[in-house]
Amino acid sequence: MQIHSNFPMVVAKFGGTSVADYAALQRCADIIVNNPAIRLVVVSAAAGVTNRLAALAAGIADSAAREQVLTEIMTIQHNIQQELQPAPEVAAQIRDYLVNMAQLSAQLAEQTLEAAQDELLAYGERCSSLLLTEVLRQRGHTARDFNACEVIRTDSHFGHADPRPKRIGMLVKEHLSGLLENYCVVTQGFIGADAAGRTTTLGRGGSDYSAALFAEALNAHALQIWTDVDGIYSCDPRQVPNARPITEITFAEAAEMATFGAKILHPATLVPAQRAQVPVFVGCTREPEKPGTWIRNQTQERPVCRALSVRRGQVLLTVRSLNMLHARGFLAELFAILARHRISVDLITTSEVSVALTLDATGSHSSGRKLVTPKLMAELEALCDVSVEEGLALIAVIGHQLSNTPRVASRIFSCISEKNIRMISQGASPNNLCFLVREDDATDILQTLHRGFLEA
Ligand SMILES: Nc1ncnc2c1ncn2[C@@H]1O[C@H](COP(=O)(O)OP(=O)(O)O)[C@@H](O)[C@H]1O
Ligand SMILES: N[C@@H](CC(=O)OP(=O)(O)O)C(=O)O
Repeated sequence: MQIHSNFPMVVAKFGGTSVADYAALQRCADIIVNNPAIRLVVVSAAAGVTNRLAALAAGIADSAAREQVLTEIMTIQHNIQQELQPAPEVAAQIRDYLVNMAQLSAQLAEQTLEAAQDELLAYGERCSSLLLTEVLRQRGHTARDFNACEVIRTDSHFGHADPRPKRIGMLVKEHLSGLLENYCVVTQGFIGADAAGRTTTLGRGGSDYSAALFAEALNAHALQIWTDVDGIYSCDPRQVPNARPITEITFAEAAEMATFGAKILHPATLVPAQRAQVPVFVGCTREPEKPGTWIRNQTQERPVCRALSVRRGQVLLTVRSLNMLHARGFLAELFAILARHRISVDLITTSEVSVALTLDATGSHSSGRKLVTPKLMAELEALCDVSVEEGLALIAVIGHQLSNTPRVASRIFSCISEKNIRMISQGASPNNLCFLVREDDATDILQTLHRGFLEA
């Protein structure tokens, strides 16, 4: 099909559960075939594949255990192929990918090589794009597979690479825009390449981010994120069964939700989308007819409290130093150490001689590396006394004018007056109020707040 320059171009991203098996791939194809505006499709690895690749990337020394994980990945691909009966060249390509996965995981069992880890992690997405392209071709759709590494240029921070949007824009024009005139192009989320052509990954959950970068580069009419829930809910429905879908939400609110733990979107997704003013739709692959959620600049309603989110497994670092007393430059030194370790801070409180802060694991490292490493601790301990508290959860109340609306904070804290609140952050953004609690209390607190603020 020939597209016209004013044809509304839509980028559609399908997450891991949406491409998990043959039936799921057929549901993606239904959505794509029924909407000719979808010209670029971005896919994640089939559910469970990246977790297994991450285990292999971390290095499994025992060869039998390694074989077991590889067999599990192979089984997921074989089950799809058994029903799909792909063209011989597609089956051969998947076989090559599996051989490469086995070789890289054997290499990584011997030594940690960050570039090889990303190379290995990328195969989950590579298999998905190949298989979905084949499903579309069998349905008579003019589809072709495209290597995202040709255009998603990043820096060389393997496992958590930063994209270079300007360069991506140029590369997309050069290598992809022309193809979109004649094909529905299927490509991989999560992966890119540095200037030397080495494969990189954008951090766990990064396919949404990739899709938004593509949508920005193409100046798309809309970005669709197809997943296993019918939109963004007022809270994670797995944690609060009474949560309800939100039909419309602003970029600012959705970004807060993603940053503070709503797994439905990668936290960086909305940056390129908002930069390029591309509205984002979140919908369910199994129920595409449902209204889903639209994320836009403005919404008709602007409730004080729109949603709740939670980020578990939080680490609280408390640093103390008498040198802080009336001194300048201590915080600068502290932040310089954290920046060198590529760690950003989200909650922070200070007193005369101490600073307490939580670390932001946003878009965590693809191979699951921990934020607080022995090297980080050694550098901090050279500067001050450090204590680390784990087992905490960060809860965020998200909405509008939270810091300027009377009685909001008192209502929130009176709802949960029985629980210990370890730290509070309010006022930095009008769109959130955050606090840190014990992880064991988190579900209870979410459900109580949801009843108090969102079920009236
Ligand atoms: N506020 C929320 N609204 C909807 N889903 C949420 C929310 N917070 C967390 N989630 C979780 O996000 C999941 C979808 O994200 P994810 O598993 O990454 O999907 P995908 O593999 O399609 O990218 C849902 O199954 C849901 O449990
Ligand atoms: N497959 C990668 C990237 C991703 O975004 O996956 P999903 O769309 O299934 O969250 C991961 O699991 O991290």
